[in-house]
Amino acid sequence: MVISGTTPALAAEGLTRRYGRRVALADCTLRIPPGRVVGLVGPNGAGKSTLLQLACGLLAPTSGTVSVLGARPGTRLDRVGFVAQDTPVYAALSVADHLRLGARLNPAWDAAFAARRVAALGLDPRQRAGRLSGGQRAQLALTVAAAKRPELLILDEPVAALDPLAREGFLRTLVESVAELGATAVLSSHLLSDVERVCDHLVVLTGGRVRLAGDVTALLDAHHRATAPPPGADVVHGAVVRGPLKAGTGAGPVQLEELVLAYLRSEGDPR
Ligand SMILES: Nc1ncnc2c1ncn2[C@@H]1O[C@H](COP(=O)(O)OP(=O)(O)OP(=O)(O)O)[C@@H](O)[C@H]1O
Repeated sequence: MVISGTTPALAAEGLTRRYGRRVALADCTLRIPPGRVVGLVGPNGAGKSTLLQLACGLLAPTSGTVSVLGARPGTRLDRVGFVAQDTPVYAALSVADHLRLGARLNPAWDAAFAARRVAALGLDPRQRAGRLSGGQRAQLALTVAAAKRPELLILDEPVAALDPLAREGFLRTLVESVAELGATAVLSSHLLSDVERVCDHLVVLTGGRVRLAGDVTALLDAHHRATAPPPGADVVHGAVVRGPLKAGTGAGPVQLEELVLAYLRSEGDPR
């Protein structure tokens, strides 16, 4: 089933999660449209994993609401694929066992896709997952999640353990399968160049709060860089200014990586 163009892939309203007295996510309001590849970025401890686990139904909100594909998290596991940060696999099961299990558990399982990826990765189907390298384990977990053909794929730092070639290959496959299925992918990452390359929607979290969210083209249109911002300009940080580019001001367009860094750096700025 493909969800309607108006149902957000992920929506949060005042979403807050505390661990004891520590606030991991604070009053987060978001609306991620379907069909996007979403980059979730932010420094260590910003609340990215917390948000993704709330979206999967692995954590309950302290207050506020969250929905995925128009439903309560955790209620439509067949439509959501999730790979946690530690890319869990069953150590005692072989690569082939993982694919058999995936086929058994998932009605829309794409066996041809899974077999193709395992072959392309050079994984031995007979090898136990516990004996794979960290990167190979991540590849296996990602293959299983993608072969479910989910409408929403949630990936917590999916490429952190992959070598540069594998990373490039994985991200290309991800973008292709998301486009082919009309699905949505949300991936957290510290690798801004990857985010810039594959994501068309961005969420920046710092200190548990959403600092910036939207389609990349709209965000780039809504900011510019000015080496000498005029008095009164709405400066985010450094040369990055909020507001559209104005002719004759000596300013230029901003790149995504620079925009994200400006928001991350502005976190400690006096307001
Ligand atoms: N189980 C837990 N118990 C207590 N505090 C937690 C727990 N999990 C996360 N936290 C705290 O919540 C905050 C957000 O953590 P979270 O793991 O969501 O951040 P993150 O953005 O994913 O970080 P990273 O980029 O390092 O993976 C941090 O301050 C963290 O210490």
